[in-house]
Amino acid sequence: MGRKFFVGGNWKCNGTIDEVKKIVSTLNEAEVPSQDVVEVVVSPPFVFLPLAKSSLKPDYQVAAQNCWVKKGGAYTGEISAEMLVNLGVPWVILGHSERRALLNESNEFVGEKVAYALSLGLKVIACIGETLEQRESGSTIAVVSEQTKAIADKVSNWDNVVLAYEPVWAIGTGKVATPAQAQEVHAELRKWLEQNVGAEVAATTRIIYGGSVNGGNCKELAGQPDIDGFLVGGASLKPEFIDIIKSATVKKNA
Ligand SMILES: O=C(CO)COP(=O)(O)O
Repeated sequence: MGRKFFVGGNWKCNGTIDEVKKIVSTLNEAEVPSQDVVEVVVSPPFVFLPLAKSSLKPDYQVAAQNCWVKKGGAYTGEISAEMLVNLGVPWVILGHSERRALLNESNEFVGEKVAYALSLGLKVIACIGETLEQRESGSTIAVVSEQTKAIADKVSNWDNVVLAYEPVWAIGTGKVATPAQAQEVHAELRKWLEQNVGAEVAATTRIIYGGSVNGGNCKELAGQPDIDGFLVGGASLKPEFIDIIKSATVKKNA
């Protein structure tokens, strides 16, 4: 089976009730390719998840932007995977570089989170990516392989995992990876999966790109053989997110 194109919209820590309603109506009014062609998952902040989930048309799914590493309990301020299941939220983003950098989430901690969320039946968008310093020192592949290994060490079934390659230097900077730069890392990641997890997982796991994706650069990126979709930040709050969703057809016609 081919890898269905995947477009995630990470709203990060943005939005008001009125803004959420506006984005939802833009999405609901848009004519997007069918769910056979593209899987679209939007990720509002926790507090807006029920509103987004109940008002979006069925073409769109929702994701949380994080969850706690194990069963809920005395963890003030955290949101548990059990709560997401209870709310009917199917997806969660884990290991985003902003959390790795600002909240010191280690590779191992992210691996544990991914495994726990999967064990409860959640689907996971697992984020990895190198900093500018790491890229410039030539350690990009070593860094993303290490991050992927920490996930693979804890996860036995990859069916519900989407791997998001998000170079930190491209996030929110307007400095998008070139299609060739992104393709190179995606191909290496697929090779890593093949050699360390298995050929089937390598062939079927979607590896999506994130970092300054917009309506203008999405088509060329989508045309790369190992880019199976996007995780979009800033542009997912704007009408051009629709153009990014539509870039799925580039792949279909390839
Ligand atoms: O971090 C990102 C998505 O998770 C990317 O953010 P930008 O698209 O704003 O660069």
